Amino acid sequence: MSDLSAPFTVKICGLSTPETLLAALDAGADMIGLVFHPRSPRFISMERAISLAALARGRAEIVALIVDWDEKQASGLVEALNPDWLQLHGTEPPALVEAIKTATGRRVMKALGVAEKGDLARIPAYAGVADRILLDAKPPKDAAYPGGHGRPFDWSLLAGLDPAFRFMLSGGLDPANVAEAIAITKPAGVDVSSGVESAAGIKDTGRIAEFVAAARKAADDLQKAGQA
Ligand SMILES: O=C(O)c1ccccc1NCC(=O)[C@H](O)[C@H](O)COP(=O)(O)O
Repeated sequence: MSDLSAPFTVKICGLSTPETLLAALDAGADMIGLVFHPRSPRFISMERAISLAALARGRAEIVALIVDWDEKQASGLVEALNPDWLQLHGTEPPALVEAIKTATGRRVMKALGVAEKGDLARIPAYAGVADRILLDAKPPKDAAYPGGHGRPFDWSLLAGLDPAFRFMLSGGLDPANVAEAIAITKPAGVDVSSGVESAAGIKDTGRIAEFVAAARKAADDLQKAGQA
């Protein structure tokens, strides 16, 4: 089981407007994700990211999501935006994760796609270099971008993980299923994008509030059960 006394993290990813960002902050999200992958429907310009980050700073941690960038590109982003975290959502090998962390001085979250048990074998190589591992669904084979497809994976695959391993869970989470996902996988946090949207890239303020409340309640219930 994850350390149940540590704070549970709720991240809303792919925010692109002040209204939806403020909805996430008002709902109590701990992390907000800004997507810098040009093929994503959630892509935002650096100019927009800076203005959204100004609203979030001090209220939630700012996560900049990049795909297969090198440490020089990542350093440029950090200089411009000053995010708290970098989320690496591509095929970055462990050495590149480490190089980006060293070059930028930022905490790094590495996303790993899960579709079958064998995918979990990659975790140890990253657990020593990344500050947080995000276990996400693998994208469809013909996908134009590698995350944010609203597809869950089989949560029971995580049953054999070391209970002390702290990870975040994503992939097809939504207000209706997040409690079950938390109860089954016992993550240290959850991350959502499509499940709080009305269409790809269009966040829904009501669904954001519902998701954060449902995740928070499920995490509280889990913590109480752990203390019983
Ligand atoms: O969200 C995107 O458009 C995206 C594009 C490229 C790489 C990663 C992307 N999203 C990653 C996320 O952090 C999502 O929150 C995660 O994959 C879960 O997405 P969803 O299943 O839609 O909730």
